[in-house]
Amino acid sequence: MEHPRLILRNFLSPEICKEMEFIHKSCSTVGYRPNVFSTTLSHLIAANSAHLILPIIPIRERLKEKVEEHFGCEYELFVEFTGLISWCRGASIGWHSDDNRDYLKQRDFAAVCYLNSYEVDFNGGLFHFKDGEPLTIAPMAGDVIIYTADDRNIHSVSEILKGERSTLTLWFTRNSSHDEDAKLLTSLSDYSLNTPIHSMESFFPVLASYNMYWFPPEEASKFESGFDICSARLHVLGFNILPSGEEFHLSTQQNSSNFLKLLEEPLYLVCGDELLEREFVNVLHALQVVQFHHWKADDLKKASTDIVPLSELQRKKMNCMKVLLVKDRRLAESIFGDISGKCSKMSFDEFRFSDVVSEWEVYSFRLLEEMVMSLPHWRTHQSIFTVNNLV
Ligand SMILES: O=C(O)CCC(=O)C(=O)O
Ligand SMILES: [Fe+2]
Repeated sequence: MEHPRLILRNFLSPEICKEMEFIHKSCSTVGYRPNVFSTTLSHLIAANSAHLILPIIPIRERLKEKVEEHFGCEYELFVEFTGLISWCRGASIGWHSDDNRDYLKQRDFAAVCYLNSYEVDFNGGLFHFKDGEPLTIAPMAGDVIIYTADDRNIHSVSEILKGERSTLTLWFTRNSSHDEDAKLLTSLSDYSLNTPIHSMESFFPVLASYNMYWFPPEEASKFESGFDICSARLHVLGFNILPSGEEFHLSTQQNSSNFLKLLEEPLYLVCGDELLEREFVNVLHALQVVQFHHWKADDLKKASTDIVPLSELQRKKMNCMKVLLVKDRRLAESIFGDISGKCSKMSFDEFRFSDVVSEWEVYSFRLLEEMVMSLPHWRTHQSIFTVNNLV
């Protein structure tokens, strides 16, 4: 039997891989399998972060071209699904083909782009084909594997032992009724562009329902163990949150899940004993800025001026939030910590954090402008593509 497949080394630049990881780590939700996290394009739209789709579009186009060219089906394919997906400790998948369910029969080809590297960012997580060459692939940031979704390419992924293994994964179909773009354009048509583009609210993230962010998913209704993934991702980078309003009372919140509502309210970021005097509109806003800093850290090292020491009451409230949001701290660290098992020790001292906030705003605004200019073209063509010569 033939095994139609294609492996491309260094298809994505290291910088693009980092940008994809930034988008994923600031917008991911609990995924469809245990210990898997995903960021779908429809979730980006639902979280008022549709502009973050823009950096993904040119990659999607280049991949579709490659697949069509290699498999000789030019102009025949539609993207069926695009997602940033990460697998953490304990995740694995046995032998399967990607069209092995009735509801997946439309899938013709898969493309998996690796955003980080085996034995550098995670342990375990080797990709194996059951037959044919190559048999085993050790994921390396920037590499892509493309294969048919049928039983000529049965594959598996070995268990992730440590770290977070990230990919940009796409499936392609010949069936136009499974065109992802049509669905996305429908959601984008409700997208509130009523907010004037020059106001900040137009790109501030909004939380989808909170059980999308509670790990593990089985506990979603109970919130008695596990953790809020946004808070846990902040925690492993050395940050905590503190509600900035008055609604949070140390005595009454301990046993209710109402505290999750506070994630949708304005809050402060705390790092060690220091509080940043800058309000964030919700936890996703704080997380996007912190992940943006993590992405750009090397470019943004400057002295800080906008921090104040934490008061005793603030410390108590912050610790209380941490206990409520990250109930199982060791689990959170083993899921999101890096492969050394350590959490980062960040400090507001290393940089001027208000500059990070403004840099994030500039970045988001540029993408939002690009999206607003592209939307009419997307609607006309009923397809999402890179619009050239935007003036
Ligand atoms: O991430 C990978 O290497 C492949 C994942 C996979 O097989 C799947 O999602 O169907
Ligand atoms: Fe697969």
